[in-house]
Amino acid sequence: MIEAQNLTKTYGAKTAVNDITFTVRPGIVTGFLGPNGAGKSTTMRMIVGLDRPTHGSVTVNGRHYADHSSPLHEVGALLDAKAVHTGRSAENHLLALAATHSIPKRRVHEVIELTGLQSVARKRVGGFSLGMGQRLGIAAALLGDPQTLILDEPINGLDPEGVRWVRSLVRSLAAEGRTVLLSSHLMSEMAVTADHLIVLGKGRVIADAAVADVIGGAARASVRVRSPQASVLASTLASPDVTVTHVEHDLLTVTGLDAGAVGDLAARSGIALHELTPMNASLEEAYLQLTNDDVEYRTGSSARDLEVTR
Ligand SMILES: Nc1ncnc2c1ncn2[C@@H]1O[C@H](COP(=O)(O)OP(=O)(O)OP(=O)(O)O)[C@@H](O)[C@H]1O
Repeated sequence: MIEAQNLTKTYGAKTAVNDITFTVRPGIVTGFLGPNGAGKSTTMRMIVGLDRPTHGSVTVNGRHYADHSSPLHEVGALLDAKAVHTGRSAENHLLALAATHSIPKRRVHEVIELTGLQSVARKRVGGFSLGMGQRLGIAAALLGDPQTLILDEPINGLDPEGVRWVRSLVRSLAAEGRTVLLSSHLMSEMAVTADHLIVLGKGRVIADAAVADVIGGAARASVRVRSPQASVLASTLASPDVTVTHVEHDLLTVTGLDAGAVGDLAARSGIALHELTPMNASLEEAYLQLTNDDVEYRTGSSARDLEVTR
């Protein structure tokens, strides 16, 4: 369990994390989301004692990270996969870490196997691809068999097989009753990996809810409807609470009515339908809607224009 209470971090005039309070519960995967610069990494660093809060506090299993006598057994963290001595082999890197906590060699070989690094374990980390580096970072996080895992963008650089592997790994760790906090900018992956989401925007918590509630609360589901009489259908459906958008000459997207209601109204007016598909809102849509006012770095009309808002 991770508990943050009025957690705040300022760097000079910049408030990176602004008075946030949240709990990350065991037994589920909690996704940690937010636009670039929202304060996710700063929060994660404070959880593992790499940054000191300006105000407030954060504990892991009831204690500050530094107060745990054996922190690697308590919390495993992947914060920066590149923060590794590049001249060492993966195996030696893990052995050195293990030695600080009297973790047996056997466990080092277990995590090498678990993360699929057997064939490169004796190779210099400096020559690793981004994906292999991520796997090594995950291996280091798992070394102490900790109850709590904090993974900052673990799927960054992984190929599809690796992404799927991380998904099943974190889901199985949570199913064992562990606490898992995971950040990623890949919404489609977060939607299938996380149970719960904490969303930051400009250093504040803007959502703390189950994934389904975040999607349902922010984005409206729509209905895709195809008809040879699309224009007539659009006028039939029109009302102040219903939005109808022409996608193609015979294709409409309708929000504000469910598929059944669209079908009933069309039948009553004798309008033929060639397609009627309920479209679930995606986490990406919900997320973009939710964070719209909290994006610090926004891409302008030209992809190269970087405009700083607010
Ligand atoms: N050491 C530091 N000194 C000054 N400002 C910092 C420092 N670390 C972070 N910041 C600022 O604090 C804010 C939050 O940064 P942070 O890295 O926590 O965001 P993030 O949500 O992890 O972003 P990203 O998704 O890009 O990784 C940013 O505006 C960043 O520039």
